[in-house]
Amino acid sequence: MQRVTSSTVADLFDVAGTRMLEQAAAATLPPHTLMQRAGLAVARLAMAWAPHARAVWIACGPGNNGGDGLEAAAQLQQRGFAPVVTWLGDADRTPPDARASLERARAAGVAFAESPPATWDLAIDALLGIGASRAPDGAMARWLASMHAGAAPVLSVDVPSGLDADTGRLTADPMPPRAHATARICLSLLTLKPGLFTAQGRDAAGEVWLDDLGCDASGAKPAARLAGAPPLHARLHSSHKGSYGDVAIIGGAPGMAGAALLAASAALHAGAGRVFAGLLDGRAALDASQPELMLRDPASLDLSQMTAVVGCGGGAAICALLPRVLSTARHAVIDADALNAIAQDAALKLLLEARGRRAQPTVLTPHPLEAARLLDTDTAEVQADRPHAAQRLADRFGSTVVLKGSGTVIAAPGERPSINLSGNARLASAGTGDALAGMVGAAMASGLPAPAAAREAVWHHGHLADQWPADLPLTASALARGGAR
Ligand SMILES: NC(=O)C1=CN([C@@H]2O[C@H](COP(=O)(O)OP(=O)(O)OC[C@H]3O[C@@H](n4cnc5c(N)ncnc54)[C@H](OP(=O)(O)O)[C@@H]3O)[C@@H](O)[C@H]2O)[C@@H](O)CC1
Ligand SMILES: Nc1ncnc2c1ncn2[C@@H]1O[C@H](COP(=O)(O)OP(=O)(O)O)[C@@H](O)[C@H]1O
Ligand SMILES: [K+]
Repeated sequence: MQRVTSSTVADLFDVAGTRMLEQAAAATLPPHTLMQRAGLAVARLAMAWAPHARAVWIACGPGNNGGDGLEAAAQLQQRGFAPVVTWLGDADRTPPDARASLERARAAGVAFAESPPATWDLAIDALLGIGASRAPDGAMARWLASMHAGAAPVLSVDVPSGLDADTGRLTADPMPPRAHATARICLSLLTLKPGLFTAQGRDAAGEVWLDDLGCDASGAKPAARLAGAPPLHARLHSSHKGSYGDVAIIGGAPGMAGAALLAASAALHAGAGRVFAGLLDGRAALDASQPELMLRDPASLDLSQMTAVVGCGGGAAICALLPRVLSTARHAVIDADALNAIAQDAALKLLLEARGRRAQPTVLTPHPLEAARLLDTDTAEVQADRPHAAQRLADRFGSTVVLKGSGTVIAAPGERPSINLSGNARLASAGTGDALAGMVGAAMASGLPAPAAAREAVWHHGHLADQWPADLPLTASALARGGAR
């Protein structure tokens, strides 16, 4: 059993891939072995996580997820706990594995009840797993609501019931936030699923653990992956500023120079060799506290050997500069208003596609609304399947795509998408995206391929937020300055 952290490197399997693995594993094992292992793993995690829990409520659904809960109930009962099971199954329609576990729970003397106990110290959600086919309703919906509204911790078996395991979309009502992040825990069985880590999945699941049930997934085809912590890059003694590349920040229209300066500061602190600020606001002055930045007229910059970070605070004026950036920049990071300009302009879309065909490294860094505009859809559709939306954008424009938000997805043509687990909602403040664009620019300028540059910068950006002292406000300018590594 393994706890998943922001540093964990792991493959993620969708429901179809998990089912194939389950069938392959079950074919080599005596009947009911997987469910016994699953139930034992749930019981062990429950005992380790809530060792003092006296009243344990296990809510079991009609399928094999419920079977895991029944098996866990039998195991807990045998270890001196006294769980109360509420089971929504119908004896005639229960799948064979779950029926065997039902018999074991009964034989162990587990108490069954029609409705939840009056109070509980730990709730185990074994209502729905990867077989969820619609939004919970009736008793199931009521039990889920009271489980998540209660003060006691919740352990979800395999996936939180009501969460789409492939996408992280909640089909149940949004779960209320919890005072403590550790008050929700999820034991994913056999495989890790993408939906646990993006969209609403992170809030619903809480801390995620994996038990592979003794099965080897190495031959199977994952749907996505957790890229985990990037490698450390040592700097050679013989290197010089030219080794780490030039970054040109192009943006900062009148009234929005701050966004471009945030990106410039972030690129500098993330290790770029030289950073040029090409501000669209000709009257804007550089911050005297950052004399390393070089102010330039954007039209004067020769981008052919540079990494251009374009769009931060760009306003409508960025439109006129985009044809030259898209045609000439050696590497490009396209953010904010530059993305919006491209979304509205067929000629710019063609230029971006042409960059992709020429294999000129490009990273797009949309938040969900910007991604929706580029895909000609709405935010809800993007958020309903973030890995798929990021992959569509990557394939459409031949670019690496960073789809921002909780569980940032990084996609590139011909690669499996990866999901980043560093970062938290303290990043939800103006300008943190500009800082990220600058960090991606620095990583590309150092010579990393676009997908690796995107993954590494996104991880470091989030990691800074995770390490941020609780009593210090997280501002974008401080985040940008903390980008040194
Ligand atoms: N077999 C094994 O040994 C192993 C199995 N494992 C475990 O099995 C889980 C998958 O089991 P599963 O395929 O039975 O699906 P599961 O998630 O229980 O749901 C299907 C049932 O729920 C019902 N249902 C669906 N939606 C509903 C709704 N909204 N409201 C009400 N009912 C709803 C659906 O009914 P139907 O749609 O057919 O009407 C059906 O009866 C997996 O997540 C893991 O925990 C692992 O431990 C590995 C070992
Ligand atoms: N709830 C959250 N959890 C994790 N990361 C978040 C969250 N909210 C925002 N972020 C991160 O903060 C940054 C915000 O970027 P963006 O939306 O472009 O904001 P801005 O335009 O103000 O800079 C992105 O890197 C995003 O992934
Ligand atoms: K569940």
